[in-house]
Amino acid sequence: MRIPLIAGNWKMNLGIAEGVVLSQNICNNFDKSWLDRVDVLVCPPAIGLRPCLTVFEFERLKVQVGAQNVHWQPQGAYTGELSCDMLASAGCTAVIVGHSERRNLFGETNEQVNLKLRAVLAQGMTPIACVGESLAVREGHDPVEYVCAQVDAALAGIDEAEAARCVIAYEPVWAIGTGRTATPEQAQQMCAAIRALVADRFGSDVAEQVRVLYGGSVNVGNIDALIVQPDIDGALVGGASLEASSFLALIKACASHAGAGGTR
Ligand SMILES: O=C(CO)COP(=O)(O)O
Repeated sequence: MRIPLIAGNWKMNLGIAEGVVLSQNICNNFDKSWLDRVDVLVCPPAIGLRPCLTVFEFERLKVQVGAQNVHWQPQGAYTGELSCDMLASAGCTAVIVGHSERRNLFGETNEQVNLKLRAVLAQGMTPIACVGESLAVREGHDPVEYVCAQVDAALAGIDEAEAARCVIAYEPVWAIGTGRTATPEQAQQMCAAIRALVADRFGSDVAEQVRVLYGGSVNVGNIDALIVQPDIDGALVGGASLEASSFLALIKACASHAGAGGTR
């Protein structure tokens, strides 16, 4: 059974002070009973991980913090990079890998995404592997085939127990930051195809455990229709995670749709 996850990806927004203020504002208006039904994660820029987590710990609120990127090597001459061990030491429990902005702006390949995912798993953290097609692929090719190939590459070389710990985020590139969301039907179709692929590679028990998120212009106006889809287990949220009020509204919506005990 799967507990839904609402994850905020702050991207390169909010310095330490602003991140602490947002974290405090999230705490101030958080209904703790939501956490019986939904997991909540925020992914600030790396320098904000520890300060934001300190706010949540001080408030005794089980909001987790995650990183937006990582290097797969344990240490060495990789100027500007952070290792899994470093992120874990900051209290990080999850890491986004393969976000389309990293793939498209920084040339990250499927192979690198796989190396990162495996390093995150080896550290005992949760990888959130992002996949998604561009508009050109959606209009001119088979988007399901394209996205499933990305998932296959990301999950290569891991075992069933590791696969069950992965989160996969379907984020169509054309829906990110554009205000144009995939329809609930489009999102459900892709998330179901991702789960079917996981079932094929790792078995149906694993597929039942893996959380598949939707991301791309998620907001308070569209979360309800997305979260009721059977294969959508939450959302990876960009813009709407930068304000406490909109982020909290998404958590509340997700909690109110989750089944008894938070599972679906
Ligand atoms: O990229 C995203 C989350 O990782 C989505 O961003 P937006 O919600 O701003 O479209």
